[in-house]
Amino acid sequence: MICVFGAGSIGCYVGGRLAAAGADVVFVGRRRLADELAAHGLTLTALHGTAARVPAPKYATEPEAAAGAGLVLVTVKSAATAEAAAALAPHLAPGAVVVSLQNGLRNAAVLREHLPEATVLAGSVAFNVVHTGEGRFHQGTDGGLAVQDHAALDAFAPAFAQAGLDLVRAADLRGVQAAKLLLNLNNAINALSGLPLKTELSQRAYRRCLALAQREALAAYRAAGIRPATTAGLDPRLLPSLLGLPDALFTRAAARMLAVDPHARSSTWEDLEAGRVTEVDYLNGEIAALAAEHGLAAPANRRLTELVHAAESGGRRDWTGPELLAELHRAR
Ligand SMILES: NC(=O)C1=CN([C@@H]2O[C@H](COP(=O)(O)OP(=O)(O)OC[C@H]3O[C@@H](n4cnc5c(N)ncnc54)[C@H](OP(=O)(O)O)[C@@H]3O)[C@@H](O)[C@H]2O)C=CC1
Ligand SMILES: CC(C)(CO)C(=O)C(=O)O
Repeated sequence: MICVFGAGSIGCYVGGRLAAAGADVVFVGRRRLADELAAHGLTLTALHGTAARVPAPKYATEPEAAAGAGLVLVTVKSAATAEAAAALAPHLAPGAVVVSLQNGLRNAAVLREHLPEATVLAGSVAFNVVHTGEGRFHQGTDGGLAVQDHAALDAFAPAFAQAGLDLVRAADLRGVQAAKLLLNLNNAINALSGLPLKTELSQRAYRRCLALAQREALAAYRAAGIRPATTAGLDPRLLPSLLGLPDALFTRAAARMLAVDPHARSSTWEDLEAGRVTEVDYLNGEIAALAAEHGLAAPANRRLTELVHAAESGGRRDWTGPELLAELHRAR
């Protein structure tokens, strides 16, 4: 059995694809989603046509439902990881494999601390998922899953293959996570813009905000000895220059980055929209902290973190690109 612990957007989508392909999947999450899925089932769609349906998903609200799972996919937001691990600990089967499918750099370490008996592996989800109501979850960008390689994954790899989920088993997941975090630095910018990802990334001023944040991250990574992995054939060190290109050139040079569903938004936008606390402390805030640890400044990431916290309490979410860029320059 596979358990998805903290089944929201990513958990329902990944677990739903596995269940639709025949895997025995139990979801653990909140009452509101349990009720929604009991009424509507799960419907999964994707940018390039994949569609799947799970009419009666097994969705529980108590952590006991994880008992007996050989594989647990943890998909809570970063701030909820420690609490989720503590809830899971008494029910985890001996020898279970726990995979963090979360953004950020530290979630697997938090899980390991609370689940010392389990095989805990870091993972990363490259694609975007938006919950559109009535049990529907839509994958709005291409991409697959990456997990730190371990022999214990052999037993579960066929279920992912069966579901058509691309599962890359990487020797160095820290590099993959660091590269993903470079992209997640855009989550804050996207949320503060109030625009869909495609519209926001099509505007140079927003991209220049992201380039500022990424340059700070790359400097912090260098100081910390972290080497972000090459993604889709692109050396991550080239990203800031690519983002700074004028719109017409960027559209041609970075077509893959704009291959996004026109309605897709970042998970940080989703959090603000739902009135939830965001993960910004684990994304832009992580870079500001890493930079500080190494005696570097990261004013753009620090300011983006502050602006998202302000937005959590009702602050602005309609920054134009030039306004946001000027604000980040002022912070330097
Ligand atoms: N959405 C996306 O497109 C992407 C997200 N990610 C990453 O994946 C991770 C999950 O994101 P996402 O799916 O969007 O998050 P969601 O908020 O949609 O889903 C997490 C769910 O877990 C629930 N939850 C929290 N704590 C517990 C608990 N102890 N027991 C049971 N349920 C719990 C939450 O409920 P409540 O809100 O009530 O606490 C929520 O429903 C994050 O790290 C995110 O950054 C990565 C790639 C893309
Ligand atoms: C896929 C991506 C980068 C989309 O913004 C994401 O990880 C998120 O929304 O959290």
